[in-house]
Amino acid sequence: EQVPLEAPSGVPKQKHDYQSDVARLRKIVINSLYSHRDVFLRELISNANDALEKLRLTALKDKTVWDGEETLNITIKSEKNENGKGGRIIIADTGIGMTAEELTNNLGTLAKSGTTEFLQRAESSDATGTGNLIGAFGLGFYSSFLVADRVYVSSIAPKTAKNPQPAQHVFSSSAEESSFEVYPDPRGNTLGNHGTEITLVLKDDALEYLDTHTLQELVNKHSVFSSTFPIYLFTTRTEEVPEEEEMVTPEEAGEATPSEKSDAEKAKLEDDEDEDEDEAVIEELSDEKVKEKEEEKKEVKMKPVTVDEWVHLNPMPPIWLRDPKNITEEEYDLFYQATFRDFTKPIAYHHFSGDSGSGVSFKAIVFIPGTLPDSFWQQPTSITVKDVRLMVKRVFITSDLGDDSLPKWASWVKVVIDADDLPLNVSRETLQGTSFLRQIRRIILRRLIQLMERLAKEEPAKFEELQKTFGSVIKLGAIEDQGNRDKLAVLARFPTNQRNSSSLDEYLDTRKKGQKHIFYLADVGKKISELQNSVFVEKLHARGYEVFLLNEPMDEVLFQNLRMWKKLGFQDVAKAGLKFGDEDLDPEEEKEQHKELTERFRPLLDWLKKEAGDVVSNVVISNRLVTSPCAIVADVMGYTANVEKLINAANKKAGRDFMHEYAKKQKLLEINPKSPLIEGLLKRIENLPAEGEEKDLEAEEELKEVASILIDGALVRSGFEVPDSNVFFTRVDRVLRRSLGVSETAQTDATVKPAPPVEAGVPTDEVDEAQQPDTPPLGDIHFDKDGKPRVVVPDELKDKISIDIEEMPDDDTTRHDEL
Ligand SMILES: Nc1ncnc2c1ncn2[C@@H]1O[C@H](COP(=O)(O)OP(=O)(O)OP(=O)(O)O)[C@@H](O)[C@H]1O
Repeated sequence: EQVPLEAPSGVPKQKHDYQSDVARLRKIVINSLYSHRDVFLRELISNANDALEKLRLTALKDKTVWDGEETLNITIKSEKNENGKGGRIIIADTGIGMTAEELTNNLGTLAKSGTTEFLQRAESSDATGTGNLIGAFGLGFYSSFLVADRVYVSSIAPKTAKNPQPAQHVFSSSAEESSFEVYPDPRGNTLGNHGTEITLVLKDDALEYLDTHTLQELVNKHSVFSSTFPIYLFTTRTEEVPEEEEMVTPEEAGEATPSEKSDAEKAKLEDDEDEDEDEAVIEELSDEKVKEKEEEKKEVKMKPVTVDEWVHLNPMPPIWLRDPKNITEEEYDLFYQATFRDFTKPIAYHHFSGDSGSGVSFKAIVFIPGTLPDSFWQQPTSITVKDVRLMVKRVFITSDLGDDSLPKWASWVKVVIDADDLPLNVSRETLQGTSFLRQIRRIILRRLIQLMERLAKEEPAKFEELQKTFGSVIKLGAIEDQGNRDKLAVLARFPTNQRNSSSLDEYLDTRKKGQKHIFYLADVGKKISELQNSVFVEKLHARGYEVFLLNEPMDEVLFQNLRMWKKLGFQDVAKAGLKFGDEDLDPEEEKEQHKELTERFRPLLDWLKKEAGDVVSNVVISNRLVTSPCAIVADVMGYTANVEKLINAANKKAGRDFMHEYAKKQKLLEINPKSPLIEGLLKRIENLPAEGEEKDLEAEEELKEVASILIDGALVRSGFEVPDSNVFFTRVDRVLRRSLGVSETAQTDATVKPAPPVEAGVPTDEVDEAQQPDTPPLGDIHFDKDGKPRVVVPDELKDKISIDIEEMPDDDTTRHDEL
């Protein structure tokens, strides 16, 4: 059937080749997405919506583009071919339209970022994988080819200074060809001042889409939320009407456009009202008259007529204007997915109305998305706020409120906000200066935090989901957002030695009598189970104290920023000065006891101080150890293992500085006076010959070794690095020999056979049979005993594939690339 859109011969056509990425994308669409082909309608409606939005935005600056009166809508119509075979769907919008050049550029090239990556992934994955990708990517216009053999896009851009005489052009492309054509529309101007009409000539196996019920269902399912503009579907139904009346409303039989239609509807409505009035004055009819009338009626002949009607498919007001009580969770999810083009569901949402404080009332929905973009942590400096969609009286204004419209930690939040009374021509620039923007920022943050608080209280499962994705983000917020620090800190969760997750407030509930500190141990990157068994936690744990175990970079920084929580300071349990707060002895007695112990262990303390002088500034008696003999703790001014690691990493980039070297040494070696090992060591030190007597060099050397291992061991146990691990292991080796009674000086035979050098000039293609691996690598060619070549295939494929190998005569010089 001849489509009137086809250019008659003689009309100059511009033929173009598709850009290579487009060609690849079309191929994927056509070949592998058969089971997802419903998406074509959603994509085209969404493009139409974008075009209408663009028109409205352009008109804010240039009134000639759109006078504010002309209808803005999307229409869908299906047409069966007259010969009964096949048909087409026509999707039109009255949006911004395209010039001939734009038709060529917009539909013939791909400008989207990430396209190449998408193509690679799509081409390498199977069809099911690709299904997921569509959601993430959006195939846009090219999804037309899922259902159409040929697509015509007829379009006209509005009149502007640059384009004073717009003409309607057609873009035409078949699913098969790798080129497309652009030419003036042979029908002339059918689209009015601006707009686009897409005609899909359906494939034979896609004729189900001609059915208006199918189309209506698809729109209901995928697109009611994609457009704030009315979507109309052309339908035809049969009605019985009295024969004469048929003549009365001829428009009904014709194709009224939606706007004309609404006039017709209005007229009809007024008629109905008139009837009502008539009814009010109608006199009571006598039985006789009633009979008469009924007979009259019987004589009226009825006739079936087809009534064509544009059905409004999305008559509901936009979701944010509706009463939250009447909106289901599924509707919110669908709205979210359509609006933010995110195929995952949001974790939670908050729908509210309010007043900005400067008299602007608004309605808004705040969504917490299900995922955080990878770039959030990877490229923290390039984070922009792009999903706060500001509307004024339903009209989309901008989703670019400026980079600092929200703090970084909240830059991912997705919001629709519709203000009542802002001037319609607000733009991003004019917004910057208004107090409204600051107010929006405050309101969004407050509502977002309220939403998270609600999840914490009422929806533990969702809160856990939130923590998984946004746990570190919440901590970052508490660090960088002074104004919301305390509220966000309440929402932060950390593992402890007693439970997987605890908030600061929950921690306080388990606090012990007299406890004046919140205990924590931090070591970035360590496993929680390792932290749990740390020497620093052992006594606290044994005594039933709860200790936060921090292994994420943000954790310790947050504690240091908070400094206090509900009047309790934070105590790093790896630092000197650990107090439990329930010490049995009063401080004086405690001092006395400490003094006594120090005196008793004096010889060992002094001796160890000499031995460990490189690593620590002092050796002291510990009150924190239970079973471990000793530990290295950071002095009040010193670095904990965690901070040292962070600083070491930073120092590798920058030069070292004096403060760092100083702080690094500010460590104490604490010894456990109750440990038998320490007792034993003390005895051996005491037994060493006194000053002036003849020295026992061997015994001293032996003790030095033990001390060195003990100190290095304490470093490792406390999370620090050993200065030289080779020295450490050589010593361990020697001590092991001694305990086994092996000679300490006996040398291991260290002679090895040197690798022979290659003899110059001798080819090395000899293959040592014995060195051949049992199973040659897959895909390799090897030769049977009888000299036949074989390709190695995995066992499970042996009986599924067969590979023929063709032998080439030696003198054959042709290249066999396909091999
Ligand atoms: N109905 C339309 N009216 C005006 N321009 C359109 C229309 N449909 C498509 N376009 C133009 O063609 C371009 C390409 O469309 P396509 O659907 O391939 O990608 P997209 O809309 O940019 O991205 P996506 O659909 O994945 O969000 C659009 O960016 C737009 O400029």
